[in-house]
Amino acid sequence: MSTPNQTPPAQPAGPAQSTQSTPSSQAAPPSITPVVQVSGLTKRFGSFAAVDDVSFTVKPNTIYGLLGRNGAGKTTLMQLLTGQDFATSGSIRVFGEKPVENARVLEQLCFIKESQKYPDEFRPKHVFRSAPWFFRNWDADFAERLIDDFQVPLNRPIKKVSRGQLSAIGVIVGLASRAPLTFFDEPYLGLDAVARQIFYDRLLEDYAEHPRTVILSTHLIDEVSNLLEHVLVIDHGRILMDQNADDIRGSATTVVGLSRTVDAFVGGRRSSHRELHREGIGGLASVTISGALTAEERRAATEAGLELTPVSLQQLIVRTTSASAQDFERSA
Ligand SMILES: Nc1ncnc2c1ncn2[C@@H]1O[C@H](COP(=O)(O)OP(=O)(O)OP(=O)(O)O)[C@@H](O)[C@H]1O
Repeated sequence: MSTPNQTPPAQPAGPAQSTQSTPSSQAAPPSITPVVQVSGLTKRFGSFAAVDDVSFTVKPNTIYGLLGRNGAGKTTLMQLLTGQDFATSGSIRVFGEKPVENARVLEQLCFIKESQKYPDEFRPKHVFRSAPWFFRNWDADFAERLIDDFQVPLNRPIKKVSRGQLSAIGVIVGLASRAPLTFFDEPYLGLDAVARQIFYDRLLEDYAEHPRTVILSTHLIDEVSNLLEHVLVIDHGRILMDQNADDIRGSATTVVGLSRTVDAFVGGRRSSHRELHREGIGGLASVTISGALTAEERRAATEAGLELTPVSLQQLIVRTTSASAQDFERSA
């Protein structure tokens, strides 16, 4: 978990809301200050750019998926946002301020990493006892319920708890901290399917009662796809997709049928649809194209004997990042 600095909070925790009020803004809905604002952010390790000139904002009270292949830059980006590393260039504002060594920002964050380290002499009970020192929204009753759900052995030396139980401890801290901005970086190494489902269920239930911003990095995209409200896809350090999850669902289609019919259909739409993936066997082809099809296009496809199937979030991201990898290799 993150270990925010010492000073008491200077302002109430909670997603920052704009306090500006002008005569004209009284009629309009209040503008909402983003929780995170990143502009031209780059992180280099030597000559290698792990995060490469990215710009994006994070809305309050939203569950984000930060998705991407191994080595895409997800952890590096989270470390920058949580003030655990310095940017090479560009700007980061979290709750309107620079996060590095900034107690006002850090006390509003919780960062659950893939492999959290604890002092050797710790037992799980010590983790939960010390959590309220760091997280002022800590809900001990909620933590108790989660400890039961995940069956965490409270008195076992931390070095003896299983990999999955260690992940469960991180998940419990992340949920019960109720931090206004919570990062989960692949939080469930070793967690079994039942425990992962408990995590998703508890996150959704608690988020409904206590809205906050959650940024979840995971490779299990299908499992979390119903949880995510906004998706950021990062690839080779660049943001490839920054979209509302509902808009993404249905934003690509696989067209299956006789190769020449598929080609004619896809070829006629080149300007509005990008070909993301193609497979063929015998005289048949299956081509995934980006961009939503109109009702007329759907009718034309069906009349031509083509089958149209929606593409899952996971398939879409696999297709998009594979297409990007090919572009990247060509340009390298
Ligand atoms: N301290 C470092 N020194 C050199 N290279 C680094 C360092 N930290 C990260 N990198 C490189 O930066 C790139 C991005 O790493 P990062 O850990 O952010 O990826 P990731 O998207 O979290 O990957 P994964 O899904 O495998 O956890 C990788 O190529 C990694 O090897």
